[in-house]
Formats: sequence, structure tokens, C-alpha cells
Amino acid sequence: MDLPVKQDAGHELSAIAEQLAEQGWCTVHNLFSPADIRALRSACLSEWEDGRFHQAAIGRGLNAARRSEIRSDSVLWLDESDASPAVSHYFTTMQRLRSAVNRELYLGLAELEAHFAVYPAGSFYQKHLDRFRDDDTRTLSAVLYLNQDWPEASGGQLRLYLDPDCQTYRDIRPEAGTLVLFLSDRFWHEVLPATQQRLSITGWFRRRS
Ligand SMILES: O=C(O)CCC(=O)C(=O)O
Ligand SMILES: [Fe+2]
Repeated sequence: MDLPVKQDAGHELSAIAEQLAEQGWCTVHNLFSPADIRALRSACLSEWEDGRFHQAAIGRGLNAARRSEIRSDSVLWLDESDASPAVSHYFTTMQRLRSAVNRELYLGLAELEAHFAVYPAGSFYQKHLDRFRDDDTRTLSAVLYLNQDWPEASGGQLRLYLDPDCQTYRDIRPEAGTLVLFLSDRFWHEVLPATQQRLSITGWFRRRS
């Protein structure tokens, strides 16, 4: 379900929460302005060019492992307390979304963890659920894409499986400004290989453990 959202419109945030309550996922297109996305994209690229990313891992803590046959992107975790204006604005907007979702869905979302992700051409992330085996606090996944003019032929879609048996799916193009939200424990998903560099911010709203 695609939702147009006017910036700062509280009732539009409620509409997102309603979609999540109904179907557990939605895509949103105008929560961030084109200027917001451009600023996030340049922040991401300048960190990338400074070599601050590392190869993404599967799992967390002692269980974290780098498995490039499962995922081949690189990530940089974002620190809200030491963020550029673009990244601060990302956190502020997402916190507003968090409040709206909590009001309507009682998910008890407490905090947001987020990282930039760069998928170089040819990289992918195989089918997975976002909940860790040893940590079930990730509740709502939120992926925001930073790619201007992304043709269908470039691949790199997020394939979101809509049922637990993965019989039906929706392919979502990682086009600048598209935000995908889905319940972390319910929706299997994968990132299909892209033919060009693919940028995003992936966030997870967590409930308290
Ligand atoms: O970039 C995407 O479309 C999804 C990324 C993802 O599934 C993840 O980082 O867990
Ligand atoms: Fe994921």
C-alpha cells in the first residue's frame, strides 16, 4: 500500500500507523523531502569515501559473523548524539513516526538503531528475518532509500514476502525517498543484486528488552 504523506502532518503519520495495524507493512513516499534525501545521500557518500564503513555482519555481539555469501553490503552505524544536521533530522522525523505508531499500535517502540548501508554493484542480502535468535527486541524495520533515478533494470529491489510461506511477494524499487516499514518478526525479505551502487538507511525500532 503506497501512502502519500505530507511533511509534518500528524494525521498522515496516523495513516501510516493504520496501514501497519491492518497489514503489518507499508511504503511511504513523502515523509522526507527531496532536499532531505539529497543531504542524507551526500552524508552517506562522504562517510563512504572516507572509508568509515565496514562489511556488514549477520547476528550481533559474540554471534556476529561476516558471511559474504549471505550479505555483501557495508554499513556505518549512526550515532544520534553526534550526528550531522541531515542525520539529526532523520532521527527527529523517525521519532515522530515512532510516537504515532506507538499511539495507534501499542508496540511499545522505545528506541531506534540505524545504519547507512552501501551495496556495491553485484551485492545482495539473501532472504532473512530481521529478528536475531538471541534478541527479540527489534520490532519495526524501516528502510529509507537514497538513490536518485533508479531504473527498474538496475535491480536491487527489496523483495518483501507477504506470507510466512513466502508464496507471494512485493518487489520495492530502492528509489530516493521511498521508506518501507514492516514488522521485523513477520516479514521475510531479501535484497536482489543491483547493477549499480545502492544506498540506504536501515533502521529498527526496538522495544525495551
Ligand atoms: O536495503 C534493504 O532493502 C533491506 C536491508 C535489510 O534487509 C537489512 O539490512 O536487514
Ligand atoms: Fe533485513
